[in-house]
Amino acid sequence: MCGGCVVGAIYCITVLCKMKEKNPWHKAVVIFIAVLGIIAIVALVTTAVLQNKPLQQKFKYGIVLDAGSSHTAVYIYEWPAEKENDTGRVKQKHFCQVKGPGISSYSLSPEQAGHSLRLCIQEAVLNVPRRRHHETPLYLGATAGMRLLRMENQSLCDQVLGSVEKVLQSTPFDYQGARIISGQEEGAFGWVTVNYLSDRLKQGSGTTGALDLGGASTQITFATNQDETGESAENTVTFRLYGNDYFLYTHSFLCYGKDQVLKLALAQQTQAGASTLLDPCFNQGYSTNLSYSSVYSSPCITTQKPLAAGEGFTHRGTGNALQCQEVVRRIFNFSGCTFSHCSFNGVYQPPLQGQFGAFSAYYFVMNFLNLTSDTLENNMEKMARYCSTPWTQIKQQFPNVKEKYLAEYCFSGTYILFLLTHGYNFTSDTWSNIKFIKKISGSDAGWTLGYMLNLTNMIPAEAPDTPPLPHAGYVTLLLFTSLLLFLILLCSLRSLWVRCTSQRQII
Ligand SMILES: Nc1ccn([C@@H]2O[C@H](COP(=O)(O)OP(=O)(O)OP(=O)(O)O)[C@@H](O)[C@H]2O)c(=O)n1
Ligand SMILES: [Ca+2]
Repeated sequence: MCGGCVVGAIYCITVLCKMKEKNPWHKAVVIFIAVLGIIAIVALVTTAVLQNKPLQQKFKYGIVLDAGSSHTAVYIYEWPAEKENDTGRVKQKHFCQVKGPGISSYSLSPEQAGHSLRLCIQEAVLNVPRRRHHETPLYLGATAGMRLLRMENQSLCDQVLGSVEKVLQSTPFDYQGARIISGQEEGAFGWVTVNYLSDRLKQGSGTTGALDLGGASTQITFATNQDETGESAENTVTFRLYGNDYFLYTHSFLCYGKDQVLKLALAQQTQAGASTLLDPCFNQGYSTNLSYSSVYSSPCITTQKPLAAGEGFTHRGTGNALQCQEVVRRIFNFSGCTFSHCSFNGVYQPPLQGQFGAFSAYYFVMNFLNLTSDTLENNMEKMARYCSTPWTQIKQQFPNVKEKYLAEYCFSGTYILFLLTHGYNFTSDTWSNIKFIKKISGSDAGWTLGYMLNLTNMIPAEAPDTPPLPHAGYVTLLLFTSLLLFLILLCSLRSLWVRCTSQRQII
């Protein structure tokens, strides 16, 4: 097209050249045509650049409800409508924390489970443009709290799921179902989220493992070599993403989430049924009354409430980190491994590989205790100091932190350090491979994003074809070519002008 302009312009100049002898206005006409030529080229380039500029982006949305054991959270994701298959394109747009406990806590009044979601659903309605409502998929995935309720009472579990289903069906969104996800799914989709958000999936190597600590279960997931996955099929998940094969090791320890593991520790320390428990995992001066049933009613506790026990007991802290480690050690079983390697409780685990991201309660606890960026040894010391600090002092120091959280940090911190080192086998040398994270590029780390990406088929098995030139490259090439043609036009104008002038002199 530009070549045509140049040829046209040269033709005009030739004609003008002939006109020149007869027409006294020839000079003005030549200047006029040259200016017109320049304007035409500028207009051409501008149009080409604007035409190929990405159109104003239209977004699509997806909603996932994370029905955890301790709480429910609603995540709204958004992505550019034309870029569904690009890594890192899906981002968290909005987050709403449902008021009250997790849905499994409503087993005695199931209707309330659905009702508890209403405010966050209203927020979601406002956060997704109305014209997108009907095409926005909405999923609910329930985790360890509901797994435990299902073990305890299948019928109550169904009623709770039915109640949330009723509310979710009545939303303007494209409801896709509410179900209890498996521990493998929870681990594997947490891994997908972490690696998708850090844009590692297209590179095909050097993925990051995922460590998730919830209230009722904890997951460990990392990529291994294919031969390492052979020993235990139930701990293996394979994915083909963007043309790369991944062999993941994953395990979910039910009852080893932060709240259930505390019950394990309390049950283990109250075997004698005494009326007072002196607990080294709580600060000196801390004291509260607990009912025996609050500890022993969990399906995680396999021992019966002690015969000698009354209704309840006084839970009193003595604040001693070393003794607390011993309490924690007793809730792990390190014998009876039938595989080449085990973590604990006879569960297979191949040797750790690569970097890890530790999120959810790992982050809450380690961040509060200021243990996210120090050596293992220093963290042990900091932990000992926190545990031995008197409860009155702790409360004074952190008046704005919920007392329940504050009281449990000595236990939870000790548990996390023990789980990561003795449980999963991180050492002083490999400790720095763990990064405690809450968000990656603005989106929360957790299983929800990976779950949605999988269900909406947003991560293709094969790498999608990419255009031969990116937009910036295309524009550069266009500008360069136009500039070249413009220079050719100028040169042609000049040489014709010289020829015309010399012809006139000959005449
Ligand atoms: N600022 C916060 C927020 C939460 N928590 C604790 O972190 C745990 C909950 O972690 P979370 O990942 O939200 O667990 P759930 O998803 O509810 O549980 P699960 O995954 O086991 O179903 C709970 O023990 C809660 O008390 C905390 O210590 N500090
Ligand atoms: Ca969780």
